[in-house]
Amino acid sequence: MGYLRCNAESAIAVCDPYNWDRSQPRRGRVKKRAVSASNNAAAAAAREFSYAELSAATGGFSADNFLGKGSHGAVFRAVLDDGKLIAAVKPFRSNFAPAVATPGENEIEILSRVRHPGLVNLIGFCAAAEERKLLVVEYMPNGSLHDLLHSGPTRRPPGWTKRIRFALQVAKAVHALHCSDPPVIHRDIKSSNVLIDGKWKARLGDFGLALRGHVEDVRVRCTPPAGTLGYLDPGYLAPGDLSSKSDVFSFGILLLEIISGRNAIDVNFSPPSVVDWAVPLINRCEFGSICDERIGAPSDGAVIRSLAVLAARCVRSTAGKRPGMASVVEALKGIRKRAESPAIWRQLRQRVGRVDEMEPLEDDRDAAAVSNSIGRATVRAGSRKTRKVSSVSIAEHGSDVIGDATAEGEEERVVYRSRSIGSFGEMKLMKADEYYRLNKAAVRTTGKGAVRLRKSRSTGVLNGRRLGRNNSRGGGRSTEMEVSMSKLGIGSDENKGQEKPLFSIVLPSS
Ligand SMILES: Nc1ncnc2c1ncn2[C@@H]1O[C@H](COP(=O)(O)OP(=O)(O)OP(=O)(O)O)[C@@H](O)[C@H]1O
Repeated sequence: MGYLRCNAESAIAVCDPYNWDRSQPRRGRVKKRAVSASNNAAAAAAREFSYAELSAATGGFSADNFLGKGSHGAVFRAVLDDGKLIAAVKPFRSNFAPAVATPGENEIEILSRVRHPGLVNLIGFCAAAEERKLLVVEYMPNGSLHDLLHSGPTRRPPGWTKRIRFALQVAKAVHALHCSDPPVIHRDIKSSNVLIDGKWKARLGDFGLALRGHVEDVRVRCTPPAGTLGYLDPGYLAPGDLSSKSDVFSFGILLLEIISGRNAIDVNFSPPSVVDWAVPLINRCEFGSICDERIGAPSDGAVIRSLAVLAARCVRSTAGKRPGMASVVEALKGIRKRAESPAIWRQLRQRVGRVDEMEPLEDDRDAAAVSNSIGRATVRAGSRKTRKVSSVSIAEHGSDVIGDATAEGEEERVVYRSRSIGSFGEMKLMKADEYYRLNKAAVRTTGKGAVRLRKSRSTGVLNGRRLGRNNSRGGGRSTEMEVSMSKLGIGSDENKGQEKPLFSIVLPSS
């Protein structure tokens, strides 16, 4: 048996495991096994269609209903149930070596068992005749992410908000696959397998190469490597090398493609591989250079920095050093929050805090530093001359830690700063008792921690949960807002709604 080697110089090609195992029986026999999925209880949820039904629904597989062509045949739009159901009809394949295949373990069964809003879900199948095996899946009217990213100058390319949302939606779908029991490894994550639904949400489709089972399962251990060159994990050379981190690698390539608008492999460029081209630029912190030049870099530099670092971590050559999809999802949530936050929060963040600067990925050691830094926040305060910077783990520096500022023995975990922060005046994090002692200015306690603002000259319009609250202290009106980790774009979505504010800012209105 030969194994597939991913060579960045090669053209994109889909590699089917059947090409690797010459000893396997002819296709017909394999298909028979796949068809037996229809008898499997697990596949019972899927609807069975007759060929005549699907032929009628697609207008006899007419050119009018043609959606696209994949390596296994043409895909057609089908109108079913008297127009109530629009679906896509495509040929299906089985990807398992017959020697280890269990009847029913194929695309139909995987799709029947794993349903998720981020996937192109199965509606049914047609297993009527040998050459007429068809899958009926949800119809995605807005084409593929590949088409969106690489359509020529006639179509406006998606902006950063959409790109980041697409990346997050795909990451969530992959994470859901990896979390299912037993896990599903997709093995073919690429932009042409990401389809865009009617609500402009990205969905992961095409489970033709997917494997369901634990890495130690016979089926997984005996299925030869497969995937699409350009996206394929270079460390996946033998069946035993497969892990969910192979999907992470492919996702990293997809992320680079989303950032740069470049194909995974494009022979018009040197180097042709997006990873060989982008990672050295990321190493040198030239983040702007990897952005799709049709849309330029995002206005907030931290967004592209975090995206690029995340992609670089996903495509690391050592599988074990790549993040899991759970961390990828969390990182992308933070990036999305940051990218979509109103300009006022960006300005505030620039004054009081930032997601950490990345370090170059010169080698594994530096890359590890980057991978650590992604989970840390740099707290900054002060003017350029007087600025002090301290790096604080987000995990440690979560809202609980701030809330625990007065707890015994916890003080060292709290960041104290007393530096000018531009027009917001002087800011200091302090313990509650100290706050009560010193409370003279427009200040509000937030749990056990507090922020004091002095010399504030700002009268700008700020949006916050408590904006507009009337503070009569000192005889004047003031506006007040609470600042939390999520507002600064450095928290996680999980605590949303429950997190305690880090501090409040009170701004005199005059
Ligand atoms: N559910 C769907 N809804 C709408 N269009 C679809 C759907 N599935 C596939 N298509 C269209 O058909 C094309 C071919 O899809 P298919 O999944 O067969 O192949 P592919 O993923 O592009 O390539 P390969 O089979 O080589 O992996 C897609 O690029 C897309 O334009």
